[in-house]
Amino acid sequence: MLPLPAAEVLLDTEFLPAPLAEQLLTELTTGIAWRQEPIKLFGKQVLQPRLTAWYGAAGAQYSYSGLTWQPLPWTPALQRLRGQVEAACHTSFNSVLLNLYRDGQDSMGWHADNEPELGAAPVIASVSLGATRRFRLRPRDPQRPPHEPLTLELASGSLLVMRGPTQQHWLHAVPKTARPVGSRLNLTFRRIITA
Ligand SMILES: O=C(O)CCC(=O)C(=O)O
Ligand SMILES: [Fe+2]
Repeated sequence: MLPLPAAEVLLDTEFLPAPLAEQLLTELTTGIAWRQEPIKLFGKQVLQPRLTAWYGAAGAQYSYSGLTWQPLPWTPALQRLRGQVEAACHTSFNSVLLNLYRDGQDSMGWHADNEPELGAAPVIASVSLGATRRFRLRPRDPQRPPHEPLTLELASGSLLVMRGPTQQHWLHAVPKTARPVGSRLNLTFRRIITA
């Protein structure tokens, strides 16, 4: 457990053995239906700076930017990994968002995983494969000490869990880096509350 106020963040750097992480990276890089989705940035349509995909149970739909996404059905590899993550977190998940950061120029901006479909205090379980990237956390309200920003290095095979009030009080991001880095694949397992 990391020492953050008003948050519950846990990092297991040895969640997956290196050979399994390596094998999963290869399997998912080629076996997932990756897309580069358009988003609105300052009123302009641009492409997201990464590839994404959304898998899960049929009812676990997700809405953002006025669009509703239906998940693709679980693949055997994703099902297997979901089982391992569920056992580690003592939580059940019905969907996973996958992100592929092709190089250091791919990134994710500041946000919280706080869509209404996730409920008030979601458990977000994040598995990283491939290149190590920096994951930054900062308080939503910087005026309130002792909340200090925090940077984690998410290496291949690690499991990061954010739960409790984390999404309510903290934002997170994966910034661009000028360092030469290979590709990184991240999976965030989530529980969508279905009607
Ligand atoms: O790539 C990561 O480590 C973070 C992904 C993330 O924040 C998300 O999918 O909401
Ligand atoms: Fe996120």
